[in-house]
Amino acid sequence: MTLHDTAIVGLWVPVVVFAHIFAGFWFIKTYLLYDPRPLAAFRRRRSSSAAIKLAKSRISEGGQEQEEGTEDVVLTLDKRNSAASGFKGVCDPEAAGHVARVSSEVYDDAAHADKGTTKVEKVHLEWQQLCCTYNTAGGKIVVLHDVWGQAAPGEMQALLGPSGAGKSTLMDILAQRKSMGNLSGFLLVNGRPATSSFIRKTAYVPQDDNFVATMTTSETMSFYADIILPKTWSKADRRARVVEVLAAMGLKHKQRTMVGGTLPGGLMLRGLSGGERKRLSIAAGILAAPSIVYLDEPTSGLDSFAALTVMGYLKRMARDNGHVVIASIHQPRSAIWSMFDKVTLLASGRLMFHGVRDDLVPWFGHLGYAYDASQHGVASDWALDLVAIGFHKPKRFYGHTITNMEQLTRASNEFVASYTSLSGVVPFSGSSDSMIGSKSLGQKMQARMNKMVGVRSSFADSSSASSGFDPAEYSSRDLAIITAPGQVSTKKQGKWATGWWRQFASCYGRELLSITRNPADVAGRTMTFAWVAILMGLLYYGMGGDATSIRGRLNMTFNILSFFCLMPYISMSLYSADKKFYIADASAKLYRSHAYYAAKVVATTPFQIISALVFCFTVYGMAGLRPGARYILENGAISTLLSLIAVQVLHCCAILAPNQDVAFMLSIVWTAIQLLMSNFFITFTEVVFQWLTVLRWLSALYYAFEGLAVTEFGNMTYPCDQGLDQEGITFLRTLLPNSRFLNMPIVVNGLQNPGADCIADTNAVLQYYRFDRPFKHTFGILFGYLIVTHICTYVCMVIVARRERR
Ligand SMILES: Nc1ncnc2c1ncn2[C@@H]1O[C@H](COP(=O)(O)OP(=O)(O)OP(=O)(O)O)[C@@H](O)[C@H]1O
Repeated sequence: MTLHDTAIVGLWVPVVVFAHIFAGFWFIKTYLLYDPRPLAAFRRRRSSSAAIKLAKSRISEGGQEQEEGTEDVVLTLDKRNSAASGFKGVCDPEAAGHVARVSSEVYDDAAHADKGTTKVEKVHLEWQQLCCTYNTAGGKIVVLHDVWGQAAPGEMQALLGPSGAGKSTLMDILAQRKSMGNLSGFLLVNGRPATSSFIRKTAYVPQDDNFVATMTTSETMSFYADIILPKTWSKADRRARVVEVLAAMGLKHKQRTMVGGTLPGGLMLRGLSGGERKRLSIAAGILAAPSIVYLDEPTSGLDSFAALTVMGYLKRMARDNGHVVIASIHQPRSAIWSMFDKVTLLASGRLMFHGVRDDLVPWFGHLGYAYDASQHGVASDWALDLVAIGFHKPKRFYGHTITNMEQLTRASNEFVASYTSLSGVVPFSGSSDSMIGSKSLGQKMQARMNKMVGVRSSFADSSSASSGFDPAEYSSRDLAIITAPGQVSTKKQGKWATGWWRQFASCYGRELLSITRNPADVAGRTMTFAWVAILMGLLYYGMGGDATSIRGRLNMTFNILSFFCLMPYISMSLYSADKKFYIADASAKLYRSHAYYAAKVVATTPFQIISALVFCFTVYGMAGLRPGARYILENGAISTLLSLIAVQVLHCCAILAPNQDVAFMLSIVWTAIQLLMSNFFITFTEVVFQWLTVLRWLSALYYAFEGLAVTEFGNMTYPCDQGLDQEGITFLRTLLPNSRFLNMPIVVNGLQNPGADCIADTNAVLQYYRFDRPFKHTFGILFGYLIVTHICTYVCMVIVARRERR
């Protein structure tokens, strides 16, 4: 046997070369994206050599003007470089202008009147008697109790309260993103019930954003624009809107900057600062010019200057454009506190105050709780301390304060009573008849607010008047009665701004950017597959074409398959990251779940197939498995299917499991079943507890092993004329020490020289394992298995997203 007897060099060499070019392409592309300096330096070098060439040619023509020509070329190219990198320089007046021109650029309604939706539709939101309870093992717990309030266009409202007060719960209900718990109460938009389509007029900016770290600011915004903006918008209009909103948030000069953050797998990618990320979140939120913007702790994680900047943007946005901005906030510094028009203060799920910011102190003063600016600092801090109970509050620090639930409940009841009864409005019963009267709801609300206890009626003067809020606009008949999840509205139409294909295309684009720009994904996986294949191929290189290679061939077919069961573990962090993305997007109701899932499968599958084939063909060619295009293709098809199944099962486990550790545990159970029930280590006929062998139906590896074995050994013979060597004879003698036959020269001679026409029929191998399923049946079973894993993954994804809703 010579080394190259069986190795299929024409297969493995091109595959290995392709794998390196393919992976190298993505590595270099990603590297240059992370660090564009080498590319810029290369361009500079090229431009200067072009300049030198030009200069030389002009010098050769004679004259002084060639020198100037040189400079022209260099300057032109340099300008292009700096434009491409998006960098404008710290002192660049144009960059500074982005911030200065915010209001004029964004809030010029007339400029966008033709597009319609960039004009913020001014709405008045009112919520009444909101309650939220949870049924827990310890009984029913009330997390929100009889909460009232309202917001007018142009207002910026703060949602304050100690930890666990119910701020997030309230905001989720107002934002129509609450689907857990038993809810009741009324949510009115311009005096009418909030419908499901109204969610499109609102934006929810979560505390933690959900951006793909490897996408640029502009790409991120384009993704949201494609999904959020109505289908009637052209691509150019969407692009213009993205630029406009980025400019509004002072991010226009960061369009080509990566968002940055931690990639799945732990690699840290530098990108936007914390404040810039927050502004990007807000920018994504206001793309579709929502009437109401909800922000969950927009200043958390920011230093005080960044926090002030972000809140400044929000304030300007609300004031100039007429958005309602409602933000939950912890301990705002005084400059931020003074930006809020109105405040809602919650404690232990109860409404302690809702009204104009400056009325907070007088209201509690009216209840006997005095505020001393010199002792208590910012009024918001004092109010938070005042309503926080459950810890010792020394009188010398806190003065007369609320110390127990009884006092808290009394103060809350007094506020709710003053808010409802004293303003002369009867709380709604849920019957639309009770609403019919001579006055419109808007007029009633206005009247009520003007009569608020201890209130200087600044509501009408400030926010309403300045924002153009006209109470006469509101004619109310119906109320949204929130009784249970999903009952806020029943209308299905209008839930999505864009169609299925647009959502699919946007998700597909994002997925492609996400996987190809993560060095641990496409490029890393292809290289890993190629190098493990080379290692395995070297071990089994050119196994030979006689009967002695049968054992090696059998082992090799199994090794290929067991590798595919194990390799997906390297990508577990990617699957877990996917889950996080989907859950966040699903809660924001960004797109249809099937559009996302289809996009994900279509984007990732080709790369998975490439990796699997790289591995399979490299090993196949190096080891020299059965030659022939048909066998190579059959082996490739079965190996790829098993690889896709393994990836999908691990993906499903990552979605199903609450964390990565549990995902590993679930995956290992599956992998163990694959290996143990493969029929390789122990054949099913040898198992004592036969009932256990039913687990084989779960083992995709078993089917794949059968498929590869049939491809490799079906109707195949190998010459065995060389017989057993001395080592083989010694092995048999050791194995059967009492055998008289093995000591007989005639037997030994027969084993060593079986004859020139000796052949080993490998159908015997298949019979030993009881493998006889034709290739197409095996292919069909594995394909069906793959479909089932996809269905399971999709269903788990939807269920988990529902379960993890708020
Ligand atoms: N699914 C749930 N089951 C039971 N209790 C819950 C559930 N979700 C929230 N709660 C409870 O509801 C209360 C209010 O929670 P919420 O998150 O609204 O408070 P918060 O004011 O936003 O708090 P923080 O400022 O700490 O975020 C908390 O006591 C919380 O434990």
